Parts: sequence; C-alpha cells; structure tokens
Amino acid sequence: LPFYAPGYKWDKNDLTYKIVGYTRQLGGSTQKLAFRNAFGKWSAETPLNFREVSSGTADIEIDFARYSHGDGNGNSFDGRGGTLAHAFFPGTQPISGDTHFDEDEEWTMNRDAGSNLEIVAAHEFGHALGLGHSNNPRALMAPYYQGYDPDYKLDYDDKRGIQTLYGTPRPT
Ligand SMILES: CC(C)C[C@H](CC(=O)NO)C(=O)N[C@H]1Cc2cn(c3ccccc23)CCCCCCNC1=O
Ligand SMILES: [Ca+2]
Ligand SMILES: [Zn+2]
Ligand SMILES: [Zn+2]
Repeated sequence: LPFYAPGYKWDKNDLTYKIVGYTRQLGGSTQKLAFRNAFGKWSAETPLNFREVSSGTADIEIDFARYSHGDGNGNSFDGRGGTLAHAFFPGTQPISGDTHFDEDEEWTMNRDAGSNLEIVAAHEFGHALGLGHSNNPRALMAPYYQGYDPDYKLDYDDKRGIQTLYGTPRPT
C-alpha cells in the first residue's frame, strides 16, 4: 500500500471547497458540476462529505493559473501540454489541499478533445485527500493523463488507497 503520502490526511470527514477562479474555456456551471462529480467519486468510497463554499476560506481551494503563480518555485506550470494540474496534500498550511489547473490547457467536458476537467480534477482531489501516485496504469492516480473516458471510475487501486486513509462509507 505505498500509494499514498504517509501521514498526510484530513482529521475530519466534512471538508469544504471553494472555487477561487474559473477558466474562460467552459461555463461556470459546467465547471461547478465537474468538480462536484469529481469529489463525488471519492465520497462514494469513504465517509467523506464535500461542501462548496463561496466566501471565507475552505479546506480545498481550486484555481486556474499559468506558469509561475506564487506557490513555490518548483510548482510553475509549463504552457499547453506537459503538466496539466497539481495539488497539495492535506495539512495545516493555507495551501494544504489546494488544487491548481494549468490555464494554458484546452479544458473540455463531454467530448474527446483536450484535457477533461472532471477526470483531471478527480486525480488532483486524490492528492488533496492524501493519495500519492499509483504505478498501476489503469489507476486514476497514475501520473499520466489517460485521455477522455465518459465512464471513468476509480480503479480498485484508488479505492484501496483512499479507504486505507479514511475507511469505507458509513451507513446513514
Ligand atoms: C495525471 C494528470 C491528470 C496530472 C499529471 C500531473 C500530476 O500528477 N498532478 O497531480 C500530469 O499532468 N501528467 C502529465 C505527464 C506528462 C506526459 N508528458 C509530459 C511531457 C512533459 C511534462 C509532463 C508530461 C508527455 C506528453 C503528454 C502531455 C499531456 C498530458 N500530461 C501528462 O499526462
Ligand atoms: Ca501544461
Ligand atoms: Zn500551483
Ligand atoms: Zn498527480
């Protein structure tokens, strides 16, 4: 079970997220839905709940940025292609859990072109919850974007990693 960052996890099940910035390439409601669905993949396998907030601070802050954008030297984006997005592991820093998307990518939804925002978001949120990369090429947490899949889902590997951190859903 080496596929998660040892020690980094949230110590609560109710997490908040805030969409700080949007891309101009997709409608705002499309982006909200993409993030909601991406969080839903993880909440379906754990006791975690995600709530969007529009003011104040949140555990996970989502934004789009390009090249150097103020979160440390090694974290600059690189224009179209290359790195698509990145996220910070859970923790107590303001940047902990934050997720950034490279604005220079072609962000798409529901079509086989560019980079699918929901799938990339689901990968990044895995990091924001404490997962590292998987060496299973079929896993969502694999380090390479696997292209558009209208029926993408968590691989067994992803479920095993997240449940190691947070356990399984609790009966309501
Ligand atoms: C998993 C994904 C959602 C997030 C990861 C980054 C990541 O792990 N974030 O948490 C990502 O962007 N991986 C690169 C890895 C990568 C592939 N190449 C690269 C060329 C240069 C730099 C990086 C890459 C070859 C060319 C293809 C470039 C376009 C696709 N890019 C990738 O798959
Ligand atoms: Ca890029
Ligand atoms: Zn960043
Ligand atoms: Zn990653």
